[in-house]
Amino acid sequence: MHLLFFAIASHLLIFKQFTALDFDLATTLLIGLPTAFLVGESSLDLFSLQTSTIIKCYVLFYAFLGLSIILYRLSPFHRLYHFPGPLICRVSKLWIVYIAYKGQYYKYLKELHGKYGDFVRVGPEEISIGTADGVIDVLGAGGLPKGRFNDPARTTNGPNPLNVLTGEEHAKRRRLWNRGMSTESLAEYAGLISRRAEQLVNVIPCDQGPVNIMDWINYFSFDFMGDMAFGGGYELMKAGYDKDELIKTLDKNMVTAVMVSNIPWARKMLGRLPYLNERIYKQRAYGKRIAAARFDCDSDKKDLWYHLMDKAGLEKEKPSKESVVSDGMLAINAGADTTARVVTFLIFLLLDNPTWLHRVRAEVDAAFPTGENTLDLSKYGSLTYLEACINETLRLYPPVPSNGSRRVPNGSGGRLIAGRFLPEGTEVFISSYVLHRSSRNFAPYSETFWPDRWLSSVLNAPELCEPPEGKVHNTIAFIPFSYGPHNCAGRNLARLEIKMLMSLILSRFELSLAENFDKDAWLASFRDYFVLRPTKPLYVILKRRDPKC
Ligand code: HEM
Repeated sequence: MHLLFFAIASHLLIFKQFTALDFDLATTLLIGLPTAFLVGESSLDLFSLQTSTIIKCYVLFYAFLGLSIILYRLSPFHRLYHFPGPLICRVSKLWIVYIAYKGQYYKYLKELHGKYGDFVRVGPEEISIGTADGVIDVLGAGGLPKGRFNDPARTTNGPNPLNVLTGEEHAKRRRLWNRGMSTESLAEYAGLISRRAEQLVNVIPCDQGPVNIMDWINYFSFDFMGDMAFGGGYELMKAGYDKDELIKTLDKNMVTAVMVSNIPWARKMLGRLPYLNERIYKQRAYGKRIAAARFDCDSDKKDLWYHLMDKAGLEKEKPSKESVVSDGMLAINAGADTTARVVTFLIFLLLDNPTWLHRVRAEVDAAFPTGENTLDLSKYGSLTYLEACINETLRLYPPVPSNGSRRVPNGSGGRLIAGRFLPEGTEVFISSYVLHRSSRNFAPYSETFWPDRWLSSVLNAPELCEPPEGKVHNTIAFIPFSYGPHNCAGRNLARLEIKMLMSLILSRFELSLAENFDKDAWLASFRDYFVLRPTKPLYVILKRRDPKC
């Protein structure tokens, strides 16, 4: 009986107070508390106790502690009791870790919102919001800071990348990024995109059997982002395969990252596993090696590196080299596979919707008659159909479909979010996939590729059907690049890259899906490891439109 009370008291007085206990401290407490109990029970003579008594004490302590935690999380005394959600999610985060491991978090969130409504308790301290009313309250200026989901990305032994910085530190570093992504800067990068896009259309196997176009788009995207962030160095298109297993390593690390992000306390424990450490080390070492080459060449080329280094000397304080390396690696991690995924999804959607393929191709052909330079950025403004298709792709398959959490700050007394009070310490999720596919935000055909929804009525496009009755187009719910001060720093670059690459691919090739391509199996192979990833190849047949090009 004493042990039961001791375990309950340990829960209520110690463990309950710290929702994010440090792993080492938690381990010490879990060993130390039952030991302290035994010392007290044996009147300070531990050696007088039998081994079986000691083992029983530990086992019962953990059982009572676990029971106390579970009952509390389910009880009306819990501050999130009034929010509906599956029993298993209310009890522990481990179920979501399993769902995340399976890569199904985005679909699970959508299913839960369909069943439970706009506010769902997806963990003991976690709420997912499924209404667009939450976008500004959660993500906007004056919204919520980044939550514990992002903790594993933070490092204590070096500068952190932009995406996990907060407050003034974030604003300062974001200024460098914004300069690097200004209209003038983008015009500078167009040459780099064009050179890499030309390389892709020249090396990609065509006029033969099916090609996994997804791999080639990935090689393009990593090569280009390597140019931007580190002045080059990857050369995957030249090799024709993932020669240093850069993509493979990144992909594997993302699976671990997404699981650990859901249980940040486990980071320390997992960080001690040599196998995992080796992979993370490999990824960092690769980035550092390439960054070192960029330092050595010390060119004044106006790439992203130039701006992140503040080579123009516009800041009072020069950023440290370490912080630039850290942000350079962020550019690769955040910008390469996200952009590649949109191009891959867009190619699939166009091939699956030939009417739109022909429309977009005709538009590109008109803008860039054969041989004309696709570098003329002013032409991209006229590619309305392509723009509509890009938006529709981002809506249906947002590359970051579930995103990390935000947190109601401790000491804030709680916040009113989308009309509901959320107590301090609550971790809040708002998923683009859930909002984009809701018929309350986009209708009709919320689950279908229908680019028409993006074309305004002023567009002279008589071949398009009139917008049907009950059209809903809630732009605040369109958040593929997130929203607010932490929105995507590279969104304009990503859009430019997608447009330039798609225009070139469409003007050079006739494309079709491979004969036995199983569309349903491909779509079912998508996994959400922070970035949405098809795990099956996208086989496409490419034929040159003009054999001379
Ligand atoms: C279609 C392609 C892309 C998509 C869908 C995308 C999406 C996102 C999203 C949803 C976020 C917010 C993440 C969060 O809230 O934690 C984000 C942040 C970010 N993205 Fe992108 N991204 C894309 C391309 C790029 C590119 C090309 C770059 C840079 C070269 C980039 C750099 C960043 C950075 C630096 C952040 C952190 C911003 C901050 O915290 O202030 N992204 N992106």
